[in-house]
Amino acid sequence: MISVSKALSIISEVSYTPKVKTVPLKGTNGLVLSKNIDSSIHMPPFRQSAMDGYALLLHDKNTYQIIGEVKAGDPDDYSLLPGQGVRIFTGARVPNNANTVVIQEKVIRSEDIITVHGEVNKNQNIRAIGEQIKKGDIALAKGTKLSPAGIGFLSGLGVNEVQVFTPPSVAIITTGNELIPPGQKLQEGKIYESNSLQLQSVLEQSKIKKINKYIVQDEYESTKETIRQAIINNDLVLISGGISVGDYDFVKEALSELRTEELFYKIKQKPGKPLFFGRNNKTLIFALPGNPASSLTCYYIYVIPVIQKMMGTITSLGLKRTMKSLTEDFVKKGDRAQFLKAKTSEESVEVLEGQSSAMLYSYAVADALVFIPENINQIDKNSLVETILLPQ
Ligand SMILES: Nc1nc2c(c(=O)[nH]1)N[C@H]1C(S)=C(S)[C@@H](COP(=O)(O)OP(=O)(O)OC[C@H]3O[C@@H](n4cnc5c(N)ncnc54)[C@H](O)[C@@H]3O)O[C@H]1N2
Ligand code: MOO
Repeated sequence: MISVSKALSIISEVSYTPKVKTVPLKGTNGLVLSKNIDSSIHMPPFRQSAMDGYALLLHDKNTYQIIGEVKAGDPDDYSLLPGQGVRIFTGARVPNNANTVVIQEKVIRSEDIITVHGEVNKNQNIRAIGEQIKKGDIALAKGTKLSPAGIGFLSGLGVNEVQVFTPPSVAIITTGNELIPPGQKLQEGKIYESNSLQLQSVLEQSKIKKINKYIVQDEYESTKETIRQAIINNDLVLISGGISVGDYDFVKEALSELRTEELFYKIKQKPGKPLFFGRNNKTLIFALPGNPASSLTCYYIYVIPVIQKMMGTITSLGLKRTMKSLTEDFVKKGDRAQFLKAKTSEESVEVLEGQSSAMLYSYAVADALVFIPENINQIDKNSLVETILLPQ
């Protein structure tokens, strides 16, 4: 059994070459650029008025003659003489030889003559050509994770497709004779299957769209064949259940027989002790413990950094961690490190009731996991604890 920190360091060292693809910009929120994007234009492409008012060619008086009008989108240029100006609106092209824009609130107009009140400075309220970015400069660099603002920025530069690291295709294999799909009548000895939809939901949160689901009974040959197929057809395989030591837990044996390289098996942690991580050719494989809270916690702590890597993220792998003060004393039983379902407020964090690996009722309202290292058994109220923030 290895420590949490050893498992995380194995995860951070695993190598993977993400695939790249050119895709429409639409739908790329959360994806990572696999190559620099250079701007093909100056932005702004022309001198833009930042306000509604008057574009003027300054002279030594405060009265100006208005000789025309430029609206946003108009291509027109006016050649102004000193003391002349045009009516102008936000976003419109400032005439080439205008050297200031005065907001209309500072102006009194009478017919085509305006009188300007207050100080007027050269180049005020004019956005210079290329002041945001110049043609040929890098707009967004390789490795940037696209956000709504990033997508907006690129759209504004006329970009409509980008090269990104493609999200992996992921298999979810659910094992267990006791499982029946929600919607059917519950029979004696059975439970409703919940891990696959839970895993699908967190995968979707991680921007994974290609999800292939497989179901197997606790039977060796079909477990092995299903895992074989999943490995062939997916970049990442998540297996739920059957990874412990019972007579009907066949996942470990099947993985070995399929010549899967074991990167680790069993971590000194609660929940999620019998977590397996390995590689078979190019496919990475997690066998997640079947207990619903164990499988989800293992996803948050170990699968997320691997998925981030598979999607091209290089640094800051894993969920955000912060320190918060504990609302109550906490006593840890046993010598495994623990990830506790918790709820945060501004400064503090409350460890929730119902920490069993089989229970989800508290997880359903949790927004964080509190990490208690293996060598710590008691933490006093108000002490700072490492708090892992769950994706919302
Ligand atoms: N003798 C030992 N027994 C167990 C050990 C051990 O060290 N020695 N470890 C325990 C720990 S810790 C865990 S965690 C579990 C993990 O077992 P498996 O990964 O083999 O999972 P299963 O036995 O298949 O299932 C465990 C539990 O979860 C329920 N389950 C499974 N799949 C689903 C699903 N898709 N949806 C909802 N619920 C599911 C299943 O019915 C069981 O109740 O092993 C302990 N045993
Ligand atoms: O690791 Mo198990 O998840 O403690 O129940």
